Amino acid sequence: MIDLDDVSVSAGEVRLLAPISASVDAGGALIVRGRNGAGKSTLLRVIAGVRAPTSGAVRIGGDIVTERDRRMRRRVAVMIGLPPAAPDLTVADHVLLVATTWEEDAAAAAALASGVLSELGLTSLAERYPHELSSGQMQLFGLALVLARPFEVLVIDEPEQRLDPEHVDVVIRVLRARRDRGATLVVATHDPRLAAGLAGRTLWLDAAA
Ligand SMILES: Nc1ncnc2c1ncn2[C@@H]1O[C@H](COP(=O)(O)OP(=O)(O)OP(=O)(O)O)[C@@H](O)[C@H]1O
Repeated sequence: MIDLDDVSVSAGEVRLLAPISASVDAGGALIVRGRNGAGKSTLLRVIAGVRAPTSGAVRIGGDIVTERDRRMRRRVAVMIGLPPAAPDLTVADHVLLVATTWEEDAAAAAALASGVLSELGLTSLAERYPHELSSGQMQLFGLALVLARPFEVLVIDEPEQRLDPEHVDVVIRVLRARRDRGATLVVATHDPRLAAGLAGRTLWLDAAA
């Protein structure tokens, strides 16, 4: 499903990601581990198509990844950092906006949006504005946005950030559920519990420089 063929990233003389090859089958999970600065976020950006590799290639379902291709965008959902939020839209408005962008049937979009909010325990916060959320709640909000759209591949950088242990469990459950439905996961994490909970294949990165 995802093939990384000798992928590396440099910026001038600086090496952000040392050459790496790996593959993950459809419905599998690739857990990206490594110390600060090892290149995890860089690798995820390359898999997401938002950064071109300096060498090598990333293929998803045999196709070279490019973010400009809408068919590819539909297949790959990405959360690297928190998404921007519109100050005048509520949590529910945001999630519904994403769902209706991709889902033509309004009732199906509404059901998807409310289902995602419920799964992440955000229903009681649905009418809040983004600035009225705590940092952990913002993290869950960001996850809700990425889950409220279709994907075959879900790329998430450190989903455990800002979350207490109970909410890390919620995230493990939610991501496992997506995998059970056939999605392929690529997750960078520093949390051994999250890594174990996703039960995927671990790719350890060494610091590039
Ligand atoms: N634009 C850039 N120019 C030069 N070096 C960069 C740039 N962006 C990142 N780096 C460097 O590339 C390396 C990899 O960074 P990256 O963010 O991918 O690491 P990471 O494994 O995700 O780290 P962390 O665990 O801290 O999130 C780091 O040494 C970083 O300083």
